[in-house]
Amino acid sequence: MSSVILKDIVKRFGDFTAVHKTTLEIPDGAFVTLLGPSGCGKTTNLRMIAGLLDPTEGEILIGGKRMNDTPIHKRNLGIVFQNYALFPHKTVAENVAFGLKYRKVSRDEIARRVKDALELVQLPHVGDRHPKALSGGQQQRIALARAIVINPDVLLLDEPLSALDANLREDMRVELKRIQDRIGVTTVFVTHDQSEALAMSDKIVVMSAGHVEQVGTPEEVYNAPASEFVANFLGASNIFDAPCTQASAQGATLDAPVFGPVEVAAARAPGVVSGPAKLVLRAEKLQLMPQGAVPTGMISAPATVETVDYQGQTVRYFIRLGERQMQAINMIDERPFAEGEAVLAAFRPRDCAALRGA
Ligand SMILES: Nc1ncnc2c1ncn2[C@@H]1O[C@H](COP(=O)(O)OP(=O)(O)OP(=O)(O)O)[C@@H](O)[C@H]1O
Repeated sequence: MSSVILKDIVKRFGDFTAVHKTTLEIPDGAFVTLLGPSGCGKTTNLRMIAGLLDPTEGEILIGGKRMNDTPIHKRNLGIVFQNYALFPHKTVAENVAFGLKYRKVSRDEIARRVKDALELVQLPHVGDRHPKALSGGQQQRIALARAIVINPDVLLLDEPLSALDANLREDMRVELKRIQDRIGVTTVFVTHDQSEALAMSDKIVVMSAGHVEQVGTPEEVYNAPASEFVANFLGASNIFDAPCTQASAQGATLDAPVFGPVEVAAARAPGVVSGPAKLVLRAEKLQLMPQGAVPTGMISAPATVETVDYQGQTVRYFIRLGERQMQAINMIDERPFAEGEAVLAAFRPRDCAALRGA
């Protein structure tokens, strides 16, 4: 049993409140990501779980036990930071063994566990080398091996991939997830990178300015954002006022400007009632088509392409529909549309979400 619970946690630094009253439950064995922009309090929460910072108010429980007064070295945690901080003068094996030296583990047992940990991170042959003889990605794997060799109750990862270059980052996130699945350790991962969070997490905690905005599976926070902040932070969205004309157990009908009535499923319109509401249309769900196309099962309106921004396999268009500018991110299959071109902008109602209006 090594769930992590934050109960009514507040953290103040002088007059500044970095974490407002927060209650969170991280289930045993889950991979939970704290996601949000710089300064939203992710690291502060992680450091409180680690025992590197004391909460101003509230309780921290690990495996059901109150931890507020338990020092970091008695919490049995594996921690990996962005700058993996390996000891440069120790060999890789000595680095990995470090946490075991203080745990009354026999030499044979240490050797066996270091070997297992290095195998788990797929670097079985580097034990005798020094960290500087390894690449950044390899060093990060060693930092991970060092964190898991102690069989931690909880693994805490603070932006562990952000020092790596883009390709390596993607490889490492698959690798990290594989290792976590394999050992099944409760993991709290901090990142400001939404694609990392979506790809890796069982649950995402979206934070903004010291508050939790939403907790949900990647699908939930992506498809049914609870706030405008979440809709914008997890990818680009078009959000506009669209009064709700009818709400029922099946869903809500929103009267969208330019497009007209849009029926949004109830699961994607939590708390929306008749009256002010907002329609959320993700940029990648707004599809541009040649003028004159007849899209079936889609709602469409004529638009003009204003800006074309190539992004490799995709292209981001800024389009104008009367008074409004919207963005669409589409795959490039044939010829991309050109600036000034008249097009049809279309979407499926089932791809939309709705938010309660102000
Ligand atoms: N020791 C401290 N003293 C004063 N303010 C602090 C301290 N530590 C953090 N803060 C402030 O608390 C807020 C939250 O910081 P935190 O490091 O938790 O943010 P974060 O979401 O992890 O951001 P980043 O991704 O930039 O690390 C920030 O405004 C930060 O400046």
